[in-house]
Amino acid sequence: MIQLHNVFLSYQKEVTALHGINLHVPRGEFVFLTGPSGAGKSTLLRLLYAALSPTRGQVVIDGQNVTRMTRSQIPYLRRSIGVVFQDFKLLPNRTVLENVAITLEVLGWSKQDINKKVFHILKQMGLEHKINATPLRLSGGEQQRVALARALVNDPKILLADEPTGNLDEENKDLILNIFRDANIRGTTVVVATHDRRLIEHSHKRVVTLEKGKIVEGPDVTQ
Ligand SMILES: Nc1ncnc2c1ncn2[C@@H]1O[C@H](COP(=O)(O)OP(=O)(O)OP(=O)(O)O)[C@@H](O)[C@H]1O
Repeated sequence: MIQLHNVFLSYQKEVTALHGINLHVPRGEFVFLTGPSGAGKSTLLRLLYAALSPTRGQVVIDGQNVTRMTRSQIPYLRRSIGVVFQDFKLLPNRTVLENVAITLEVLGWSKQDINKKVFHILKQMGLEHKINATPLRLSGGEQQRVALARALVNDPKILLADEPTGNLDEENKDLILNIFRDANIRGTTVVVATHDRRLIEHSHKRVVTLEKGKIVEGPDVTQ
């Protein structure tokens, strides 16, 4: 589902964030990406949803070589990828329902189908009573669940999450981990970048460790 072949990424000439990354994540896998601050985790995730192009090497997502895509093809690729950012990126003036509905509006779903699907996922996330609230009236854990609902509402092929449990308490962390597991069981390939050792240890999933832009552990399922 995800393949990186000898990928290098330099932000400027003097900052090479990724050095020769080779990574294979098969369809349906759940992988944690970890490593110290500045190791290149967010950079790698940005490559996977084509927010960045590699300086060298190939990125192949669901059989498509992202490196060769034109700008107009990228939005189509992103329709099959749900992304949860470190800072959630919720629209502050829209309600919870509207924030999640956006994903399906872009795909051209009817209003009736959108409402049905959005209500269903918000119920799964334990947020049905917050449907008309705006994000600033929610706790950090609730905002994170809205961001996850928005990323997962169209059952994407891939879910990418960057430090999804950052400021959450243990109860909320467990909730989020269960949401990832459920999405993964339903067939979504999951890649989560995190520093959170407890989250990693509890989940018993493959761990890929980055240090200074290189993979030092877990590059391939066969290794
Ligand atoms: N926009 C940018 N411009 C220049 N350098 C950048 C940029 N973003 C990241 N970097 C550099 O690239 C390297 C990798 O950063 P990245 O954010 O991918 O690390 P990370 O492992 O996600 O760190 P953290 O755990 O702190 O989020 C770091 O040296 C960082 O300073």
